[in-house]
Amino acid sequence: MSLLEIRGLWKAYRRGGPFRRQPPLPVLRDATLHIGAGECVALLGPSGSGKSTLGRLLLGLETPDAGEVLFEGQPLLDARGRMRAQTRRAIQAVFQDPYGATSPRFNAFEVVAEPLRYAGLGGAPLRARVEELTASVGLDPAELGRLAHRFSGGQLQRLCIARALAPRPRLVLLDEAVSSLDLETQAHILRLLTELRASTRVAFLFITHDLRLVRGFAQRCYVMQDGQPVEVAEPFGSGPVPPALAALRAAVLPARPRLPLRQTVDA
Ligand SMILES: Nc1ncnc2c1ncn2[C@@H]1O[C@H](COP(=O)(O)OP(=O)(O)OP(=O)(O)O)[C@@H](O)[C@H]1O
Repeated sequence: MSLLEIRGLWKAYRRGGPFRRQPPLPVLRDATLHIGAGECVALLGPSGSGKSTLGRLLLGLETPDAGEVLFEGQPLLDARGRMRAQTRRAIQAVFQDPYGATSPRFNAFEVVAEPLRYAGLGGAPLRARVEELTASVGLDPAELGRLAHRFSGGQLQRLCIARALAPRPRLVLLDEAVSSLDLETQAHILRLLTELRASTRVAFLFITHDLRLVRGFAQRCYVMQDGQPVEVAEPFGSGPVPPALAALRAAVLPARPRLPLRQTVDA
């Protein structure tokens, strides 16, 4: 049994303004995908291809028009469209903008403690768990008193990862979670996530438009093509790939430009 299984999901959005009389915009068309326990699966696709829509459906933030999402073999939402508390804890998310995802009034301790307080933890056990989580993402627990928004983007994203791991989830959705960070910080965070996956057996769904980030990080890869995640066995191989992946490949800048920079500028 897969940890998460998506079967035949359809989702369309009503258009606004002068286009509201037109039929709804189909974003997901019969989308199917599965993630095993402890697996790291990438979902690639260009902007607007429906990656985040799929992510919101997995988090129960939206409901599909048709199809089903199963988590540990059970429907994600009950008949009234609500998620069980246990499932809510088991699926966490980290988004692109750590500043938008945290309150400017919170210090680092409060950011990480938030989900633990909801779960009823307090006092010394709460502090001990927050310190343990903070250390696990490579930050010094002595810094927990600092205001969250005084941290750098990379440090704050580490705190968001610690917060996501706090309820001991089985699956973490990483929606462009490293896309806004500089290259070195991206590499550090991807290494950290790989270590955390090995130590906690958590699964990741890694949503990104950046093909380079997937190599060496994800074990399996899907690419959004015409509203469907299409599994690609060898995204970096020389065999045929879906057009959406070919376009993402073509958009990756070469590591070594053919012309020296000066010559390019002069031209
Ligand atoms: N709530 C909404 N109402 C109307 N249209 C929406 C809504 N959410 C998303 N869309 C549209 O659905 C399409 C897919 O959006 P989505 O955010 O899922 O794409 P994406 O692949 O995650 O893109 P990006 O990488 O730019 O975030 C887009 O055309 C978007 O404008």
